[in-house]
Amino acid sequence: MDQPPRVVGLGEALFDCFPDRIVLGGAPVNFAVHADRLLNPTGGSGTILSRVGSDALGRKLTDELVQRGIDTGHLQHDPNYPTGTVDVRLTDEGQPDYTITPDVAWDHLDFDERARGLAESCQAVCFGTLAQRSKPARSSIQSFLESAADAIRMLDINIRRGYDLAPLLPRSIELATVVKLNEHELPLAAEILGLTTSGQPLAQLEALLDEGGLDAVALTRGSEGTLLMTKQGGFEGEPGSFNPNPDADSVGAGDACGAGLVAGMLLGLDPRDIVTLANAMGAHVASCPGATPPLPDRILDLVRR
Ligand SMILES: Nc1ncnc2c1ncn2[C@@H]1O[C@H](COP(=O)(O)OP(=O)(O)OP(=O)(O)O)[C@@H](O)[C@H]1O
Ligand SMILES: O=C(O)C(=O)C[C@H](O)[C@H](O)CO
Repeated sequence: MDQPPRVVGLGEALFDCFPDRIVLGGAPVNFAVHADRLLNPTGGSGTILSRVGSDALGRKLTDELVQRGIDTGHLQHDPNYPTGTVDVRLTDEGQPDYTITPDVAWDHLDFDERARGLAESCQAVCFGTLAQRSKPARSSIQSFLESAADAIRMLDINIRRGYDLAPLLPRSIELATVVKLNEHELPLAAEILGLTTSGQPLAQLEALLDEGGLDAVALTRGSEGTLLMTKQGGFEGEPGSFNPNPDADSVGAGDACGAGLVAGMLLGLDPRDIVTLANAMGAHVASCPGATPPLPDRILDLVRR
């Protein structure tokens, strides 16, 4: 690595609103915070390119990023639209169900000169499909990815309700070098993309890797851990240790896992160690309340070696 890596979470910055509390969120924010923590020991950093309103929640969101040591220089302020919010309900199985407020500040993300500079200088970016639901942000996100030609570009599909994935997915995959998805998203993606497979998950992953022209595809499987499919074959690492706090929720486990994948790739870990790091990150966040709990030394030791 020639220079300390700079990693970008691109898309929605918002607050997760639980019945009794509001928590910093948005998959790209969670990703950037965790990537920052993992890369700090090697001089690297995570930042967020998003847009908040000129309102109290926007100021709170900025303050919370500052408290976590995240560069807010690429957080845009919209004069007309409010800061994003999401109502989070936990199902009886403890799985989060998200209701996402429409037409908020991050739907109006602008690809300005500052954003172009970030795209041209970053080493990795993580983006999803939700933030591409409206035309202004979709156009900005796609322009960013076109300008980040040399970066690892991880698409974390993160299907949510309220927008149509089908028209977004093919272009998002073309712009990605790595795709991360879960077991529910894989068959849907295979169908939308018309992948030629037998319908078995492994065959679907291989077809996505080949037909998508990707460097890697990561399948997240909750307590079963992550499977990383590359041109060299499939890799599983050590399982993450899962000792849940009584107030734990799995919000952000996938985002933390994605940060582990990208940090591991940038640090040049071998594929099994990349998956071990990703599993440790996902399991840690799934065992804590909130999406960006501090990381324990046993995880930081995986990147300090
Ligand atoms: N209960 C658990 N026990 C052990 N590891 C877990 C557990 N839950 C999550 N993990 C780890 O975290 C990773 C990501 O979790 P999960 O599969 O729930 O994410 P996801 O569906 O991608 O989430 P999101 O919708 O937030 O992106 C898993 O692949 C696994 O490594
Ligand atoms: O950003 C998303 O995909 C969301 O659904 C926001 C969530 O509330 C959560 O913070 C992401 O894991």
